[in-house]
Amino acid sequence: MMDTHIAVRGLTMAYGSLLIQRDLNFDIHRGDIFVIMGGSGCGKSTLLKHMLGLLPPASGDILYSGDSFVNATADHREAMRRRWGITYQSGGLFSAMTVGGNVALPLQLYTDFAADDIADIVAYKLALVGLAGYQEYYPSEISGGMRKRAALARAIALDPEILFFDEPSAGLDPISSRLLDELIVQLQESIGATVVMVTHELPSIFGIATNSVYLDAQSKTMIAYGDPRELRDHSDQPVVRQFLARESASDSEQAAVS
Ligand SMILES: Nc1ncnc2c1ncn2[C@@H]1O[C@H](COP(=O)(O)OP(=O)(O)OP(=O)(O)O)[C@@H](O)[C@H]1O
Repeated sequence: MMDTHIAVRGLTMAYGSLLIQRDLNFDIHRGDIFVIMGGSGCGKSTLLKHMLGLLPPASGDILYSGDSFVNATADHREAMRRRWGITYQSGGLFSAMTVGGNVALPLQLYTDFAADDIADIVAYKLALVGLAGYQEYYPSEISGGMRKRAALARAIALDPEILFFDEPSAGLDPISSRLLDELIVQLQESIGATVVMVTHELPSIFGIATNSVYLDAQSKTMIAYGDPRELRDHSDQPVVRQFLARESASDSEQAAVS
């Protein structure tokens, strides 16, 4: 049950001499929907980029299923990356390609499946995200929420073990963002992936997160780790309770719309 999937160990992150966060230590368990929280500019996206191997740590390591990412060979890193699905804040779809073309891309690049099989997988993945039949549409022809779901279909094309999201609901209205949250939970359950996301959206944090870490900009390290509901009620850090207590407003908004 508490099988560690991702272990962050003594991670210190800096841009040159500018320290962002130091000595981060936490585990993400298999099947978690794990949220990276914290105030603006504390280093949430920077942490995600370190987890994705896009930035080298100043010190420390990130282990995937017990294997060091930092010390891995280039080939081993590539093999680890293949098990990840990533969706970026902007969606990151290629605008000159159809939705179907976008979802097919990782399958064409990384598998030797025949074109017919790829078409079947694309149709299936689009159906999973509620976009059955949208293969021939271009990203500009569908709504923002649909683009996010198409990006998600692309991210799950290769049946990833880990799904990474940077602010998945950024720019969406509350209803679309709730639908996206529900979809993330459904996908997590159906493909059994571990989900790691950066978000400051309290409805998402309380609605779907199973565990979280709070990065503090002031002290430049993590000051809370655990179930966000527990942290809201019991964190010994006032700043964490305050951050999470914004929930009361969101709760009454949610109550009002449901
Ligand atoms: N490439 C870079 N070079 C130098 N400093 C950077 C770079 N990218 C980000 N920073 C700085 O690092 C700090 C952390 O940035 P980051 O984007 O990780 O924060 P964040 O918590 O994701 O912020 P937000 O919630 O506002 O998106 C910020 O002070 C930012 O200005």
